Amino acid sequence: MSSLKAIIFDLDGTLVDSACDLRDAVNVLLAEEGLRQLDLDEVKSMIGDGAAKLVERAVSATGGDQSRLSALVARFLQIYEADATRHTQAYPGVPETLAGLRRLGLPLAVVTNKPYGATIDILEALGLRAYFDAIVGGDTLPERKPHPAPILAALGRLGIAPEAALMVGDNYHDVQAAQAAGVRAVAVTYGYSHKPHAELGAERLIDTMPELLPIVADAAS
Ligand SMILES: O=C(O)COP(=O)(O)O
Ligand SMILES: [Mg+2]
Repeated sequence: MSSLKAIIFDLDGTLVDSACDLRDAVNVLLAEEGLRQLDLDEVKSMIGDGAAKLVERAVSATGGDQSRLSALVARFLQIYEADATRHTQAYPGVPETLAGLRRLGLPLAVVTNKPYGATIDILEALGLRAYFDAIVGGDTLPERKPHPAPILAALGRLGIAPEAALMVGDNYHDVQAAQAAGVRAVAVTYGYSHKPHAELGAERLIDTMPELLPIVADAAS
């Protein structure tokens, strides 16, 4: 196995807990539409496949009008992007782990299905942006995870081959995208997975982000 030369991170549910801001924005949209409010667990089960899927799932769960979906997605983005950082926080140990990985000399990337603008706002608000050499959002390319293209685009920018990279995510689409790109995958046991973490197919599970450091240090040497 070739040694590790770069780490790619998922954002929502892996680096940051963004569910409260997503819930609040979804609920503003649903209130405008006269639909019922969603609770945090319902919203968590809808996060992961990008903003359009989140709105589609929210509208379907509350009996809204699916034929107006594209207007509702546009309105949701307006609401969410105006206030994406109010409650969103990095998970414990994330900044320290990113700093540790940089000290090992590894370039880092974010590959998320969240729109690029909100991704940058969140990384900047939390003081994390400077750790990353490449950031690919859900609207950067026509394809999103579980398609491998966003991961391959990030690696292209870093100049790193897939077999020398590791993806860290919280959801099935992170592991599937990594495997389709020929990249190794580790999954966190927190976040918003749509199925049990043990079934995601990752080579390792970690309960907290700092557990990544010894794994990477071993594999980078
Ligand atoms: O915004 C989403 O639905 C998910 O984003 P993620 O790819 O960072 O988990
Ligand atoms: Mg995620």
